[in-house]
Amino acid sequence: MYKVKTFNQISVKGLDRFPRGDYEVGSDIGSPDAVLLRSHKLHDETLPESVKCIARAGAGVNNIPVDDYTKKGVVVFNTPGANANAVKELVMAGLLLGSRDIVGGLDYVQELTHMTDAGEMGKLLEKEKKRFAGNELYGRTLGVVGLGAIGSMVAEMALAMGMNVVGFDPALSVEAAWRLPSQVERMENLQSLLGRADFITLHVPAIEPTRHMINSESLQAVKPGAILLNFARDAIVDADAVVTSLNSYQECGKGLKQYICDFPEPCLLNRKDVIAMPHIGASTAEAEENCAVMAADQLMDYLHNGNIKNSVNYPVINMARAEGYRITFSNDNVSGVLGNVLSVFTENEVNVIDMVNKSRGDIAYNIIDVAGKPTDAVMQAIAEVEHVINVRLLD
Ligand SMILES: NC(=O)C1=CN([C@@H]2O[C@H](COP(=O)(O)OP(=O)(O)OC[C@H]3O[C@@H](n4cnc5c(N)ncnc54)[C@H](O)[C@@H]3O)[C@@H](O)[C@H]2O)C=CC1
Ligand SMILES: O=C(O)CCC(=O)C(=O)O
Repeated sequence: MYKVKTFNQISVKGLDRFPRGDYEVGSDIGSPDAVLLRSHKLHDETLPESVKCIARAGAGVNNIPVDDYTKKGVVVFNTPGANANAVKELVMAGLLLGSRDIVGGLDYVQELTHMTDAGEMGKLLEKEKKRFAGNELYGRTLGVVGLGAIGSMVAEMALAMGMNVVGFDPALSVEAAWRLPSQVERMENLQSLLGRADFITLHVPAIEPTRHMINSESLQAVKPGAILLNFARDAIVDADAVVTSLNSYQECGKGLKQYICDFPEPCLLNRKDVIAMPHIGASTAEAEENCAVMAADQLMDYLHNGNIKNSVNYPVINMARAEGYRITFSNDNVSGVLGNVLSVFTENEVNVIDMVNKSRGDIAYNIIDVAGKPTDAVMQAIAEVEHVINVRLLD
């Protein structure tokens, strides 16, 4: 029986993936083998020794101390692309909200509660509607920063709406490059993108190199009256610098005209030039299901088979199950460890059927199928090999 501790609201479709006879799943579980969560912050939690793997039902893993967990041999998964369409659709809403004063118009209409005559109301609205006019997106330029799962979908959507799209992503993967529409003009650096775009949309992870990538210096490069959208993370944008830029636009027509984001901060409230949403980019039934199902499947494949897919700290690894028993172990990525483990097998006459070894950064991970059931003494001897971090025997 495996135990999975959950944080946050996880879609039932995902929870239902865990066969009831083999899994105990819930928010109040002691000594869990696995953790399944969304945005819950693990930085301030003590991770139980029993935890072998963690799945983030979502893309961003900035709520997880990944480096610490890697040192402990805990595999961290995310669910790349599983909520990308949901974010893309909210970005589309953001672009539309930025191009016309839809929010102002809606608020204005709701304030007309003193009016009782429909004809009079109609006349008033026709007179006042010019206050809420805007521009079309067609023909305007969108700058997409980060061209991964979400950024590429946003780019495609903007092209379909008749926008020009420029993009910047210095770390674009080959797979992401294949996905990207050829009409997206690649920018050499962030400054060039900021100088070209009428709308700027951010789709990068919150990591050290992207912290405050939008700051007082980079904001000097924006086109006067540009609109910034941030559906990525608060840490990517220096909110105080954004406020200064918005004030500058109001005072002298230079800087950002509007900031539309999924990450409100106190300094952004009570401003007509800010539209802030409560981190709802991935809050659709479809995205929540996709993420939860993918996360649950990845956890189960790791717990049962030791296979790893979509980890942010461990290598991709997969070996089909044959007969026999499966041992998996993690070790520091230094030479000689696998050889020393294989010596344990030789000394104890354990016959290896198949094996695979992969590394990623400072960590190496191994799956070894053996013919007979290894004794506790063999498992203990492997655990004691220098640089072995953890070892598991799977049924
Ligand atoms: N508002 C919400 O609810 C959601 C927010 N997100 C946020 O969006 C982020 C992106 O998500 P995905 O597109 O799924 O991730 P992804 O990993 O597919 O794409 C991220 C892209 O950013 C690029 N990148 C990294 N550093 C960069 C830099 N300095 N400049 C430009 N590009 C850079 C990477 O090369 C990659 O192509 C997540 O990390 C998460 O923080 C994701 C899902 C929902
Ligand atoms: O689970 C959520 O609602 C947040 C999604 C998110 O921010 C992400 O996937 O990075």
